[in-house]
Amino acid sequence: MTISSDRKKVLVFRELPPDQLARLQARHDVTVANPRLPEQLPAFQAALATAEGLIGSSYKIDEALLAAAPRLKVISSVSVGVDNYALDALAARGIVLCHTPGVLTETTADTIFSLVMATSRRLVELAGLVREGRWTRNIGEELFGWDVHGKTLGILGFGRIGQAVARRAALGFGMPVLYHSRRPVDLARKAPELAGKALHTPLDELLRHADIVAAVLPLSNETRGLMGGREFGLMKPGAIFINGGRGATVQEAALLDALDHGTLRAAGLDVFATEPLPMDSPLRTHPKVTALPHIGSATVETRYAMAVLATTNLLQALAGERPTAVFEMTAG
Ligand SMILES: NC(=O)c1ccc[n+]([C@@H]2O[C@H](COP(=O)([O-])OP(=O)(O)OC[C@H]3O[C@@H](n4cnc5c(N)ncnc54)[C@H](O)[C@@H]3O)[C@@H](O)[C@H]2O)c1
Ligand SMILES: O=C(O)[C@H](O)CO
Repeated sequence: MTISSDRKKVLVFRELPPDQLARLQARHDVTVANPRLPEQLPAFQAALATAEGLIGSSYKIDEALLAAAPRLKVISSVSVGVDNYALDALAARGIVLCHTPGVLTETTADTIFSLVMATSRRLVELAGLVREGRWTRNIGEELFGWDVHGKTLGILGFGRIGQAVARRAALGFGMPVLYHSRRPVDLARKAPELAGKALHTPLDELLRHADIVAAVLPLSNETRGLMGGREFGLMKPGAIFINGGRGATVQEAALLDALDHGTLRAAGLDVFATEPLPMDSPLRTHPKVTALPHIGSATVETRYAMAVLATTNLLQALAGERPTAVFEMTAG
């Protein structure tokens, strides 16, 4: 990467905390334009023509958009997931892609475990009973929940977040953990606290044995639609499905079918194939679904930490240094 140290054109395509924006403005010529707002789209498109650095998230940066940015050297995503970026086109042009791994791991694992608790213990449904003035006598068996402690948790995607979910489950709730990932993790060396408590398991076997299945997979050509009718059909009768990775790793029609006509007890979803979730999606109001508006990392502390890391990554790349968190195109 050869980028000299003079002022560069930077395009910020999502709001940054004021102090992080000021860090960028002190070193570079910054345009802030949110392409999701129709009134700011022309400014975004105009700035693309000269931008050397982009920073933002939750917007598709496809090949056509990259073609309109001929001077682009680096994209700094305020996210760990990189499915919004045309990776092949970036690699072909030698454009550096940075992201925010690690700083959101524990918060996202908290969110995923919240969905495990909420679905098993029917928290949202039963809180609604109180809020709506329908708690008029002790609840009966038809509204009882399902224990979480001691249940077997199957985790799809056993990277940073998957392992953080496993720690909560195995160490906090006494849950045996099965995990599915591309390859087994050397737990004795990388996560000794989980050694003997989390077992690498082929996908079908995991689905047959887990009481609760939690997906934390990145979206790629390999994982798109990974959970379909066959996979939901393999799940244990009465099992729960959680998705905290990416929506499109699940075939939503198959999930609905498993909830309506299969034996799935409930689903807890933070991510959807289309976001925001369309008003006509049956998942929005389904009685067995706890749906969240993609809040895995959405705490004050963590969103700030993500913005700081993304800003640092961009400043480093524009100064010709190796950024703290580069997404390795060949990594898996
Ligand atoms: N809900 C949210 O707000 C939120 C927040 C952060 C991250 N995420 C999502 O979670 C994903 C994981 O984040 P991470 O930091 O744990 O990433 P990571 O790279 O540390 O872990 C990814 C894991 O998925 C596995 N994997 C990849 N492809 C696979 C395949 N085809 N089959 C089986 N396993 C496969 C990898 O082996 C690895 O274990 C992100 O890519 C992002 O999409 C969502
Ligand atoms: O990938 C991520 O970082 C989260 O989904 C937030 O966008």
